[in-house]
Amino acid sequence: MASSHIILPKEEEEEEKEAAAVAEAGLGVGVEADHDSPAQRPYQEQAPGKAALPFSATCVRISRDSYPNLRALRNASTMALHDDDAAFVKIEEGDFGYVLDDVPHLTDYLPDLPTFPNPLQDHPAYSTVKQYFVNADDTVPEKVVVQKNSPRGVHFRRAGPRQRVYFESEEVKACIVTCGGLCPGLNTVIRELVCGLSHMYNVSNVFGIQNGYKGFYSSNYLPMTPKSVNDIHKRGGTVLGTSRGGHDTKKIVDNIQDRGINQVYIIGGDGTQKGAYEIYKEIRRRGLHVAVAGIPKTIDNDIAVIDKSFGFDTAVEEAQRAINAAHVEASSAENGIGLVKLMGRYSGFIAMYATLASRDVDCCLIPESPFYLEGEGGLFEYIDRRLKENNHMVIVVAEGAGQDLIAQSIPAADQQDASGNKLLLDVGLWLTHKIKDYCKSKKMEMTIKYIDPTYMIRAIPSNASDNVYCTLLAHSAIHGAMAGYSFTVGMVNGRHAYIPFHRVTSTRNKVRITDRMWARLLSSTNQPSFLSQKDIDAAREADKAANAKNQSAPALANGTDGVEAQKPPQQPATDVPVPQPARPDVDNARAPESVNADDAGAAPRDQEEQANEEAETAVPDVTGGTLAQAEVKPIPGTNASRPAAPPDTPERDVAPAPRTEHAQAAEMEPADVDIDTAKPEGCTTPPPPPVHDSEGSDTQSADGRGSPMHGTQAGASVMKRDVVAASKSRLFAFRSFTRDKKVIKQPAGAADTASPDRRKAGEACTENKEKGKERRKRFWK
Ligand SMILES: Nc1ncnc2c1ncn2[C@@H]1O[C@H](COP(=O)(O)OP(=O)(O)O)[C@@H](O)[C@H]1O
Ligand SMILES: O=P(O)(O)OC[C@H]1O[C@](O)(COP(=O)(O)O)[C@@H](O)[C@@H]1O
Repeated sequence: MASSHIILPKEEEEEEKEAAAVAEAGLGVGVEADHDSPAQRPYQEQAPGKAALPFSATCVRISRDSYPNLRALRNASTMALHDDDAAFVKIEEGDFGYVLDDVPHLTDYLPDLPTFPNPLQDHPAYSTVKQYFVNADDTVPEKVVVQKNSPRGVHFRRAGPRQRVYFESEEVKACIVTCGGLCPGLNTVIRELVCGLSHMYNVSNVFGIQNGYKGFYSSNYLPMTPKSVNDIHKRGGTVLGTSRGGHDTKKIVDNIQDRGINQVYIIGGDGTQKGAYEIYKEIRRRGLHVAVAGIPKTIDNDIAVIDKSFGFDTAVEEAQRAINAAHVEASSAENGIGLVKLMGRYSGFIAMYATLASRDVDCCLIPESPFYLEGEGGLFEYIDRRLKENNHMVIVVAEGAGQDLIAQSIPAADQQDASGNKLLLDVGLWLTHKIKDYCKSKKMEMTIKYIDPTYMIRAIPSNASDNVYCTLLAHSAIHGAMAGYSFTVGMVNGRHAYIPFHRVTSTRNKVRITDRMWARLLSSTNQPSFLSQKDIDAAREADKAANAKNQSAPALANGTDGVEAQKPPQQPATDVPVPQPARPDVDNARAPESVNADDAGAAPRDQEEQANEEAETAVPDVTGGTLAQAEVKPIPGTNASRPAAPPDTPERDVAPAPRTEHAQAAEMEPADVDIDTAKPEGCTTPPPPPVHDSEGSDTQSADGRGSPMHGTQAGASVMKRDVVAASKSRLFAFRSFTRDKKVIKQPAGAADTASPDRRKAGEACTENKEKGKERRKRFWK
């Protein structure tokens, strides 16, 4: 029978005994909680008579990954909470008004627990807490509109008070297209779109467009039924066929119009989503009654904003087979080297995760982390060392890694595929030859086996977890389209969200080599960071300059009230991630990479207002039920405005709350809303907030994924120097932070060298902990 052990602080031992006694009586939780025991009541029932926490408090208590947006978090910050609850919540506020939810640590609850330094913290690539969020305003889709003969221009279609679905089942004529490269899960998404439309909305007119965008105007449309797609998820590839190139907006929309299509489901990567946006804009320009739903696909996992793309899990899993083979080959030979090339044109996520998952890999090379071959700290030196130590080694290289190095030795004209993507040179083959030549020059006997499993990985069907993900994405797309919106779907911070097209196409996700995930990788492979002394010296200089600049920088974006947020979207000048130079203070050690201006300047509001907004903006789980939050006028203080969530929907699956002037306008009498005045022409949503840090930065999720919400904007090439600078700054900042933390913890009378601000912060922290302890004691009583 399952049981769990709950550890309580020493001073609570007495009460723990009491609590155990209470638990025995079926009223509370004891030290040994027997989950299977019928005597155990659910958590909510454990403290009968205890007043419910205010809504905002509940909000901040849920996992930090499920915060809908920073403004909500801020509004729910300690200021809005009762003292007791405030002590329970670990929220810190930084210099410029941003709010951080710190990483929970056992010492928060057990202050006397002996702790050991985190081995990663001295790693140059280690950085501390990150906050990753999506603003509610960033998740607003565009409602399908109809042209009305009114002097005031375009209006929302008038919806009846109970109308949640924009399209009637029988009027829907949907089509599905897949574009770009293959990816595990394409067939699953197609299947779930067809079956979902049919089973959930009784839609029977669904067509497949063959061979990508060009199929809109050059092939017949394939009728699709649940029966015809029943088994396709067990196959790799796409039953519809795919292609690159061939996007002709005018021809595509002409065909959509001529054939009376009113829902277009577009599955593809960032190029495809750009194409979807063009189609959407043209549809809107023509005033057509058509919803466009994008479902982002990329095996490389480099699509911006979303947590993860479908097929990525499968790819990482399948890559293990190639790595295992390489390991077997390498370890069975004298001085054996196994070299595996994995996909990743611009981002090394597959290589990084496959390496971390395998533990057999000695070196992982990705596009984001430049490397060099010869000299001290170079790849050859490391190979020498590994072979001496271990007699064999495994190298994983992402296909986009080292392209600049190859270009130096193999001059090749810039070639592009039909979509305009740069064609890459084969880094695996090139590296194999380079390593062979090096060993030959050293008269070293060795064997190298090069494995390129890339297309084998891409062609397999999706695994179980990706199948589920594909299903949720497809259902999410269906609900949004049926409600009349155009958008890209995706999981953001663990929630299914509707994202404006331009958000996912304006930049790419990259592995951040100053993030802890990359630090974990380096510490697991023990490979060099490929940073030279020159780099480090340069970094030191850059560090000094950055600190000086930061000290003279004015406070950022307070009280923006949307002024900053109205700036046009920031287009990154490059895809290269440029980390933010750190300031050597406590807050910086924990600062998010960037903060939305809107969020930073948001004034705290009272709880009722907050709760009302939450009620207004909450929408049901997109995996079930329908979505029409913009059409339903909320009744403050009640749940009446919320469309009923499906019975099995967990709370955390509720989509982030869309709320823009459009959503607000839709809550008014629809006929009175003039879209042209509500929003600039051609703009689907309010422009994204500005990036606060002039150096350029992006946000990053807890799992190490970057978010392009606040796009990068640095030079045109990989700025190794800046990367080093940032790594080192972070390290210094973190050290100074931990040092001060220790000082704060010193007993009275001991030398206190912390700055007054930090000491104050430390005292506040201790005070909060004390309050927390008191609160827990009262709770158990
Ligand atoms: N900027 C763009 N505008 C319109 N269509 C585009 C754009 N970029 C790519 N496409 C189209 O999207 C499709 C897929 O693009 P591609 O880059 O090959 O793959 P992916 O979507 O996987 O990135 C192609 O048909 C291409 O013509
Ligand atoms: O050989 P193809 O079909 O052009 O595909 C190769 C590329 O496809 C990818 O899998 C990415 O595909 P997308 O751009 O379609 O997402 C890359 O990893 C790889 O460089």
